[in-house]
Amino acid sequence: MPETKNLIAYFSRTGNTKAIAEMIQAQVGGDLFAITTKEPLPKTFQQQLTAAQADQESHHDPELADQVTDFAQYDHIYLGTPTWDMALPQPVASFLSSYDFNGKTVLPFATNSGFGTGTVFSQIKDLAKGANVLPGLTLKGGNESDGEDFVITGNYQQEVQDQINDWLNQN
Ligand SMILES: Cc1cc2nc3c(=O)[nH]c(=O)nc-3n(C[C@H](O)[C@H](O)[C@H](O)COP(=O)(O)O)c2cc1C
Repeated sequence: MPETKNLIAYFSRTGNTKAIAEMIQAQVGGDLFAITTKEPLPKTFQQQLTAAQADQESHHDPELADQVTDFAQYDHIYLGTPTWDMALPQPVASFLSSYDFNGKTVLPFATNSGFGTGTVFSQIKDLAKGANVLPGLTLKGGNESDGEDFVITGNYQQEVQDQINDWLNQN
């Protein structure tokens, strides 16, 4: 049987989802891809929240800075995202609209500051047309409004590693 090719794609503003993507890559192998926007993101949390809400409301898909090389080669797409306003950040919607997901297996993972993932996983399911979308992994990330940007360190990093391993074993 040919080897499964993994793409670990993630969107991350303050590094939590990125750290998790790197931990997943260390376990499963494959290529990492950072989803970034052509226009730089607003600097402060409040500016980002206002911009995110406006983009989500108008379903505006921002232009992305880079493209995955030969997306067709990948079988498993691990897709990481923060939760923004209890929903999917629009740059991740742009990513999902950019490629043909038919026949792919998508393994979504999402961070949040403690309020949960809202509609993130159902939106991924809707947008990854033709893909087999497996149950998502939810992890607590940072809380910028409390000045806690990055939290995947120390004991908590080990806890995250255990949750990643459990999820990978189940999928
Ligand atoms: C614009 C914005 C909106 C957010 N909305 C939510 C939310 O609705 N619920 C929640 O639990 N966390 C929310 N968060 C917190 C992020 O999901 C959390 O900090 C996440 O770990 C950030 O990931 P990152 O470090 O990879 O960017 C929001 C953060 C930002 C910047």
